[in-house]
Amino acid sequence: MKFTKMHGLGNSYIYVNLFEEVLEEESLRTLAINLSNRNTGIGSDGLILIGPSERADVRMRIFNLDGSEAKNCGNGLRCVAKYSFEHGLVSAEKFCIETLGGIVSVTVHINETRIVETVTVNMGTPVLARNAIPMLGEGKESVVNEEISVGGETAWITAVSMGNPHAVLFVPDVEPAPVATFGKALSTDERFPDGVNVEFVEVLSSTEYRFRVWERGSGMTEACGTGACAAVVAGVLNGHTKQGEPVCVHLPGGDLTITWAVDGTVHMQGPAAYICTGEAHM
Ligand SMILES: N[C@@H](CCC[C@H](N)C(=O)O)C(=O)O
Repeated sequence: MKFTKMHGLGNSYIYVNLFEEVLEEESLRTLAINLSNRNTGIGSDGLILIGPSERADVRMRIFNLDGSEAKNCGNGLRCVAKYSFEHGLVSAEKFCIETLGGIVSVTVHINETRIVETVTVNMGTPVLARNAIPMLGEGKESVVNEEISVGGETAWITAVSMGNPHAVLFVPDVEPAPVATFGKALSTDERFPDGVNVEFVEVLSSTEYRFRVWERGSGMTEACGTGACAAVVAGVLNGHTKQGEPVCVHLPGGDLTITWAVDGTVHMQGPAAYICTGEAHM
């Protein structure tokens, strides 16, 4: 099976082009686990499939490192956009990608040799209703700065779905934040029936955040595009940023620019890069 390994700010996935390769549906979860293994596989945060779509120009499916399938992946969308444009799967600089969470519109920004340097994704409208996150509980309809205790520790979370679920915690300093302990525990807490991605966010100013993440199904990663979008939506909901104001989010792997536009849609701009191509025997 031919593969391409790509990353968006260090969030790396194995990409398989289903316009050329045929994979069995039943094998996909195991394939994601095996390919992602850093000792016996290629090593990645998961597997992303790029294939034909009946509703958009291409279709993306994403499987986390543990084999679970997610409905959306921001860093993956930028890589799929770069791959699709540079491999001639699409010819326009603006096109649509189908995900399990819906159809998104992407714009590639190219240089004079038609290489994609950055990608802007219109991530659509965030979902804030508690039952749509989904999150259990009797509190208000949307979850904004709500107290939650896990393993004897208390935090205040804002819940946002970008097609996939996120719990955002604002902290005074992101460096010592308990990503691998509290973040990990919250990601599988029973109040989130589908699990949740957990983002720790430090507000440096209304237009600049620092960010660390524990991803559902993949653990601590260098970046999470949907998580950065959720962080800015949560920032607006908590009064840290004005809606319409672009925010530079510093992730461990680099920076993304995120805007929750006044029309309600969230826009993400950032890079995408190749690591290598090869043939997997798994
Ligand atoms: N890294 C991704 C998100 C991948 C899926 C996530 N772990 C989930 O299970 O929802 C991103 O860049 O958005």
